[in-house]
Amino acid sequence: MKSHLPIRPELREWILTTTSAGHSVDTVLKMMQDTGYDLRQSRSILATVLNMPISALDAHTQAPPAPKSQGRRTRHPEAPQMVVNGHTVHVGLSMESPALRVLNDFLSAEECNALIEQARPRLQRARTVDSSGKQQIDARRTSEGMFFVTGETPLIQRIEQRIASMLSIPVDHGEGLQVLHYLPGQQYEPHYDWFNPDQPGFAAITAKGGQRIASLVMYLNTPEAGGGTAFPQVGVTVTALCGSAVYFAYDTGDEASLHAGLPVQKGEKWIATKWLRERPFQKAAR
Ligand SMILES: O=C(O)CCC(=O)C(=O)O
Ligand SMILES: [Fe+2]
Repeated sequence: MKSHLPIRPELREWILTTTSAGHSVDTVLKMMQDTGYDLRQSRSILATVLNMPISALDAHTQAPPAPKSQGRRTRHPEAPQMVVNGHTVHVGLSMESPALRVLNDFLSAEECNALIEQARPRLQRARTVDSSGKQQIDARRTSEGMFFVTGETPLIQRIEQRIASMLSIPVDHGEGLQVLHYLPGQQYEPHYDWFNPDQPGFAAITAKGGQRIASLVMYLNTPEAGGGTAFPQVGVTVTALCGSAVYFAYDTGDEASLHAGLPVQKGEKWIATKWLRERPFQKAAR
C-alpha cells in the first residue's frame, strides 16, 4: 500500500537527491525517523516517491537471514589402521578428492553372512528418492534391496555404532542401513548420493537431517567377477571384497564423488550402504 498523504515537494526532492547520491534506502528511512516520521509512514512515503512496491523495501530494510549454521562433517579414517570399539579396521587406500578411504576388515565374515540372512527375506526391487522425496522404482538401479530401521537388531546396532565411532558422527545422523542384492547384469548407474539443491523436492528431502555428507558402502560378499564401485571422475574402481568397505565424503555436494555400482559379471553381489546426514535424521532410539 502506498501513501495517500500529500507529500511535500521539498521532502520528495530531498528523498530523490539523497538516494541518487548513493545513500541506501535504510539510511534514508533512518534519517526520516530521526526527523520525526514513524517507520510505517516513512516506508509508505519512500515507496511512493521511489515508485516501488512497499514489499520491495523489505529487501533493503530487513537484516539478511542468518546463514544456516553448518551441520556436522565426518572424520576421515586415518591410515594405516583404526581400532574402533575393539575392532581393527585397515585403511587400504586414501584419496583426498573425492575424500575416499578403502577400509579392509570393516566387517567380519560372520557379520556379513548374518546381515545377508537378516536382509534376504525382506528384499524388494530397489528404489531411489524422487524429487518430491518419495521412494520410487528406478530403472537406473536394477538391484533388489531393503532397509533396516536404525538399531533394529543387536547386529545392526553394533555396525551402526562402529560407523559412528570410526567417523566421529552420532548414530542418529545415519539413515537406516540399506542392503542391496545384485545378480549378473544388475548395476547402479553413475550417480551422486547427495541431493541436488536445484531439484524441486530438495527442501522436502532435506527438511529432516539436512544434506547427505558421506556414504559407507560395505561389501557383504565377493562377486566372482565385476560389481566393483567405480568413481569415474577420478578413474578409480574399488573392488567388492567380502568385509571391506568404501567410505567417501562429499561435504554437501562434491562432484568428484560421482560413483556407480558396476554390473556384476558373474556370481552375485551384496552390499550394505549407510548414508550420513549433516544433522540428526533419526529420533534417538537408544
Ligand atoms: O553398488 C555399489 O557398489 C554402489 C552402491 C551405491 O552407490 C549406493 O548404495 O549409494
Ligand atoms: Fe551411491
